[in-house]
Amino acid sequence: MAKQVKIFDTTLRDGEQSPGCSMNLQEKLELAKQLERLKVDVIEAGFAIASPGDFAAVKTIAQSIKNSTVASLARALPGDIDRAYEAVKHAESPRIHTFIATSDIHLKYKLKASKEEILERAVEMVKYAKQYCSDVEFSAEDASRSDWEYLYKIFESVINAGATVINIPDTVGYTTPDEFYNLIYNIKNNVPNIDKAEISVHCHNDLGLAVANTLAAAKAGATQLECTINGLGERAGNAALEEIVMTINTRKDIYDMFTNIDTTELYPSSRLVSKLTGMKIQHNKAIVGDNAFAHESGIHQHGMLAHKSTYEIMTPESVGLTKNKLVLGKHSGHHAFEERLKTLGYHFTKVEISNLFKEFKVLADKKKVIYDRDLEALVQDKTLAIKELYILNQFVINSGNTITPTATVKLLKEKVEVEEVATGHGPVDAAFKAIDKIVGNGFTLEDYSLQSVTEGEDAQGEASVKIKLDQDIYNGRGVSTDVVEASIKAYINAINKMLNELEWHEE
Ligand SMILES: CC(=O)SCCNC(=O)CCNC(=O)[C@H](O)C(C)(C)COP(=O)(O)OP(=O)(O)OC[C@H]1O[C@@H](n2cnc3c(N)ncnc32)[C@H](O)[C@@H]1OP(=O)(O)O
Ligand SMILES: CC(C)C(=O)C(=O)O
Ligand SMILES: [Mn+2]
Repeated sequence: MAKQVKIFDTTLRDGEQSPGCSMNLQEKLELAKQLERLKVDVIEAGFAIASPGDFAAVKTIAQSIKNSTVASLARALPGDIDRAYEAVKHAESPRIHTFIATSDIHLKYKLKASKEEILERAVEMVKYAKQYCSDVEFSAEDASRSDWEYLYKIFESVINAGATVINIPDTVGYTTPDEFYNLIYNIKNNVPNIDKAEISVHCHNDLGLAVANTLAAAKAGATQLECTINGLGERAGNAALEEIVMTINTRKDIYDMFTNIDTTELYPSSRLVSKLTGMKIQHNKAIVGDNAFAHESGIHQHGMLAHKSTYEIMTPESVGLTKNKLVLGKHSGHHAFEERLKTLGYHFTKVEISNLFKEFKVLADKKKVIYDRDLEALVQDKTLAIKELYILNQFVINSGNTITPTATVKLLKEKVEVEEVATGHGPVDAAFKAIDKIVGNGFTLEDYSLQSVTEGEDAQGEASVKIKLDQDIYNGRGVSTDVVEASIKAYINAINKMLNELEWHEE
């Protein structure tokens, strides 16, 4: 009979370890709620000891999430475990996830400790965590480069100490499917008390094998799979959740297992992560890329017209990519609008829908057809409750290749109008400099990009900016049919997020 494999999502922890992918508290909470809708079994909400912001995020998520286990990472140190428990203790189902490296390389160069010392520390810290929490996961960092006999011993010992889950990470993405299958198979057969714990795997994508290795491990008996949305994560990333889940679903003949995931939430989850982190999804990304279900060539189109099974192994609908059967435009009513948002995975109150509908009508006056991507662009930021300290009121740009680009920008700061003028290398640069004069310095522009939301000459432009204050990065997004306006909105959005975070730290 098919067995359930659990999905452990670590987008909020390992995913956030991707350079430039930090999220603020509201963004993390928003993502956690989406992960709950996706029905992941475990949400690793962060690394509580890492910073006060991480602690607050794990705690807030633990208090808000009802249907998934909420875990915090902790080194094998009492202080880390105290902090992890403090953060997750209000969850319906809390978990402490403690780890220590087990490979000779890490022991020699990083931890500077013997195998015996590490084994002892692992056991002590699992016991320590167990005093607080019945659900304790232990990870042997760099397991795939560790001595197998030592792994059997450490897993046996931590299970005796009370670990409920033992995790086998391929921390540096070094293993291959055959080798990893053998490792998991051998752990299953050489750790005498293994039946008392869940076997988990956690694969990185340095050689592009993270999903293949995870699936090989599942075949060998792993019952918890750690992964991230869009494969986000340290360096080349982690195993992509959507690819693991859809492989299991699509190849039931090979994988005699199932997950609890609501696959129709995969696409909305992917878009949300991309928006929150500013990490774009490559067009040919499996499952959630723009081209994943696009058929361009004649022979393929002919096949698709004859029967979809000729070129589609799964339906776009099954991953939440629904075709727009009702064309939305300026003559559409709020029923069709609301229905469309629901199918795209956006959940709003009646009042929010009615406000959004007004914005939709303004956009519909500017664009002939409103595509799904336009709707996503319209509503995405509305799901986040950030306080808008600065609001764009007006701007005027003088630009050309014979004059110095000059921008006059008027912002509202708590209903008071503030105006500045600046010149720059181009219209966007001039506008940003005018905004800098209003807001003040201290942060730097790290990245700026512009792309079209949909096709056509009336397409909207979507600007993304990253600003940096000290070590923290804040992403901003702005959308408009005018690209300068989109850029200004994105810049103000990033500034507002930064100021929200600073205000929150002061409280
Ligand atoms: C494989 C992974 O993904 S592991 C998770 C990686 N994620 C992160 O590191 C993000 C969050 N990290 C942080 O914010 C910081 O690194 C902190 C707060 C955890 C620690 O910061 P610092 O105290 O300044 O230490 P720093 O990061 O420079 O060095 C790590 C220390 O932890 C020790 N350490 C590393 N892993 C472990 C472990 N699993 N158990 C116990 N100690 C450990 C190291 O030996 C080193 O100790 P030392 O200070 O005695 O030399
Ligand atoms: C902390 C562990 C699970 C990890 O992220 C890794 O080893 O990659
Ligand atoms: Mn990892």
